[in-house]
Amino acid sequence: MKVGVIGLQGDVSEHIEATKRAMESLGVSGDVIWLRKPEQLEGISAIIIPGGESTTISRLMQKTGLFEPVKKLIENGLPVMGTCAGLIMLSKEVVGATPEQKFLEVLDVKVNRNAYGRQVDSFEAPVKLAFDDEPFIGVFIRAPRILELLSDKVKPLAWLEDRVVGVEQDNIIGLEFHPELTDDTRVHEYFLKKAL
Ligand SMILES: NC(=O)CC[C@H](N)C(=O)O
Repeated sequence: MKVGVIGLQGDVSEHIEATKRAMESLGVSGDVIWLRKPEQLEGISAIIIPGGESTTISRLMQKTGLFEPVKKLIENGLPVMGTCAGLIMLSKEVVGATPEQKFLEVLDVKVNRNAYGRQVDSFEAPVKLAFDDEPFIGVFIRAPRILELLSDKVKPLAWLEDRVVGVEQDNIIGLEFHPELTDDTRVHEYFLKKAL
């Protein structure tokens, strides 16, 4: 298995470490790479778009030539997980986007880019997962908010109280929170199973 974490900006190393731990837990061998250029997409099994600044990630994905090939791979069924800024990058509609921002527009959700406010408004809270009864610690850092599921292809994957904070659409997972910032690999394991 070859997993690429879009390594242009944001919490890349945390996802690389979490993915390695998840692979070990699943008994899967393979590589987890810092994905910076299109030529690295050769033989890729899955992609993760990390948290960070979606404005910067969007600009650098275009600048490096990653944007279009990654969009095409996802449209052709490649498993992808976007966390926080990564969720924004995947979304079809984004409230609060800057005019020059370009999104992959592969996930049928409408999100508000900076709904939870600034860094000081960041928080941790127990999140309910659709695939496991044990609560998951959701780390929310200047998180976007999922406002609307735009089609019946999108299914809720995680809730904060009664609000959907994570979704799944076939090969795509989008989360408002950061599973890579905890020691809990259940979400990464659930994602990697899409690439088995
Ligand atoms: N922790 C994060 O990834 C913050 C995302 C940020 N709100 C953005 O617009 O990109």
